[in-house]
Amino acid sequence: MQTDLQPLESQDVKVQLLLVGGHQYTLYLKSDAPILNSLITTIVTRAAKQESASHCVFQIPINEGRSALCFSSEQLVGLVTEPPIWVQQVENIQPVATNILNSHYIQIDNFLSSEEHERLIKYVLAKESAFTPTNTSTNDKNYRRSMVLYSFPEFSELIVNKIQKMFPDIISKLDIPSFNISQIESQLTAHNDGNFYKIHNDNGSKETATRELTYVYYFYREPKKFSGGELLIYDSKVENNFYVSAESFKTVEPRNNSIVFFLSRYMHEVLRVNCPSKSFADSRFTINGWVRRTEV
Ligand SMILES: O=C(O)CCC(=O)C(=O)O
Ligand SMILES: [Fe+2]
Repeated sequence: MQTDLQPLESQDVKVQLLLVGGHQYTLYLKSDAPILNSLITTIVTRAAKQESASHCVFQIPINEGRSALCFSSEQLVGLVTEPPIWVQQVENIQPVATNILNSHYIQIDNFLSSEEHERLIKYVLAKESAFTPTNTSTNDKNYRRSMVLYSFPEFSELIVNKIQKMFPDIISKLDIPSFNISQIESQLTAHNDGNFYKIHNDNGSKETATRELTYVYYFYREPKKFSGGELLIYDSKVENNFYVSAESFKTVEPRNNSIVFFLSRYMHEVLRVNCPSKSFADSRFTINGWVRRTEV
C-alpha cells in the first residue's frame, strides 16, 4: 500500500500526534514537510501491515529548533490534522519514503552600486600579490584550488554592514527562524583556470558549528573571460536519521555583482573554472563568508 498524498499548496497544518499511553502533542508543520509525509506513511503502512518498511525514530525540531520531540514510529497511534489531509490508499504498491529536503537559496542582483563595484575591482587587481593559495582542514590539494585574501578592511566593512542591515529581509526570504548574530566573517577569493572547491558544508567542525548562513558575493571584470565556476547547492535527505546530501541540487550562476545566501549546513561545491587567459584579472572573484549565531 502506498501513501498518495493529494498535492497541496504549502500551508501551515496543525497536527495533533496521538501516541501510545494517551499522550498527545500538537505541532505546526508545512503541508509539504517530508516529516508530515513520514508520519502519515507510518499510519497507512501500519494499516496495511507493512510496518517493517517504515520503522523509524522520529526526531522533530520544536520551539524553533531549541528542543526536539523524539519518539519511535511504533508509538504513533494516530494524527489529527487541521485542515484535514486525505490520504488515497493504492493497493499493492510498495511504500516509497519521500524524504528529500529541498535546499533553498536567494540571489540578489546589483548588490553594490556601480561605483563601489568598480572601486572593488581596482582594489583587488592592485592586491594580487597579497593573495595566498587556499587550504582545507585536511590539506588535500585535490579538494580546493583557489586564491584567498583574508584582510581587506575597506570592503569587508562595507559588505558586513550591508548584510547586517538586510538581515531581517534575508531571514524572511529564506523563511527560516531568526537568530542573534555574534559575528559576520568574510574572505575574498579568486578562482582562476582549473580552480574548484569540491563538495563540503561550512559548519561541520567544532570551530565552525555556529555558522548559520553562508553568503557569496560574486564579482568580475566585464567582458567576462571565464566560464564554469557554478555553485551547486545540494538538497538533503534523512538517512538512518542523519541529514546527508541528496543527489539532487540547485545550480547557481555566479552573476556579476550578485549575492547569494543559503544555510551553512547545506552541502555545496564550486565547479571547475575555465579561464583561458590564466590572467588573475580575469578571475571569478568573491567576497564570501558566514553569519554566526551566538552560542546557546
Ligand atoms: O565561491 C563560491 O561560490 C562558494 C565558496 C564556498 O563554498 C566557500 O568558500 O566555502
Ligand atoms: Fe562553502
